[in-house]
Amino acid sequence: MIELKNISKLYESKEGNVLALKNISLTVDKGDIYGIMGLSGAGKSTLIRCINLLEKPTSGEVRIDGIDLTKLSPNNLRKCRRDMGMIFQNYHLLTSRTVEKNVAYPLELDGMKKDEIKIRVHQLLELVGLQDKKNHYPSQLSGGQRQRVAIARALATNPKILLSDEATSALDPITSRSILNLLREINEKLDITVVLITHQMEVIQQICKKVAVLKDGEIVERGCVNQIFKTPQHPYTNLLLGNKAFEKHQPIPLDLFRNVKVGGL
Ligand SMILES: Nc1ncnc2c1ncn2[C@@H]1O[C@H](COP(=O)(O)OP(=O)(O)OP(=O)(O)O)[C@@H](O)[C@H]1O
Repeated sequence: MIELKNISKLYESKEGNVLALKNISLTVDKGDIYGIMGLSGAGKSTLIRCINLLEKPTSGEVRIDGIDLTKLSPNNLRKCRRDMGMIFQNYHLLTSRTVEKNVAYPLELDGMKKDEIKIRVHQLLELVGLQDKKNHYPSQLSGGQRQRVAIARALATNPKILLSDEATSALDPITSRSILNLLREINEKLDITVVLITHQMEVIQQICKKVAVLKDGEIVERGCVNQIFKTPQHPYTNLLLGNKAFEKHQPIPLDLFRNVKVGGL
């Protein structure tokens, strides 16, 4: 189980300070597919990166199965991170390694024996449907295939949690759907908890069971996807859902657009 307790994140720089997360508390149950949605600049990336401490919260606790990661030594944090895989919009593959070697990489770092790595990589490539591409380099693959390699690599160390940072944003709708179906399959077959961030409502609708709506670093609404999509309570959620009835009958409060970067929609 993932528990975020009173998480705040302040970015400090010469250009000025940004309070990207404001006292966020969130619980993700084991086996959930939990979506965090919001416009550009809402704090989604910061929030998901706080879960594996790629970003260290300024204050608050990040508990994974009861253990507060913010209190761990670097060594123990590294061990805990083995339980969390992550995938990104830009795949982050190693361009000089083949598909097989990319997936093998975390296992090599773990010191696994060569013949065991071979078996494990074979299983992972079967799972993501890329056995026939094992000797290809990332540059020889489509975006969807690259994301499949990234997913196989993220699952290599048998994590309990998979974090997805806008993993389908760069893909066309059909490929995006096939990647989301793969994530659902992984959630169901391997009992892996999935947390994903997105600005695309259709992503939430397609695979998430629960959703939190993030606006200017605060959660303004959360709950079961069906319920939130059917009867959103917050004007910002209405805006994200493109609720025409809402737009027709109420002017959109200007502050809903605060922090929205140009081109964010
Ligand atoms: N390293 C950083 N230093 C300073 N400010 C930052 C840093 N990273 C993010 N921010 C700021 O924190 C706020 C939240 O950014 P974040 O990237 O988490 O939002 P987001 O919802 O993921 O946006 P997008 O969908 O565009 O990626 C923004 O105002 C952003 O400018």
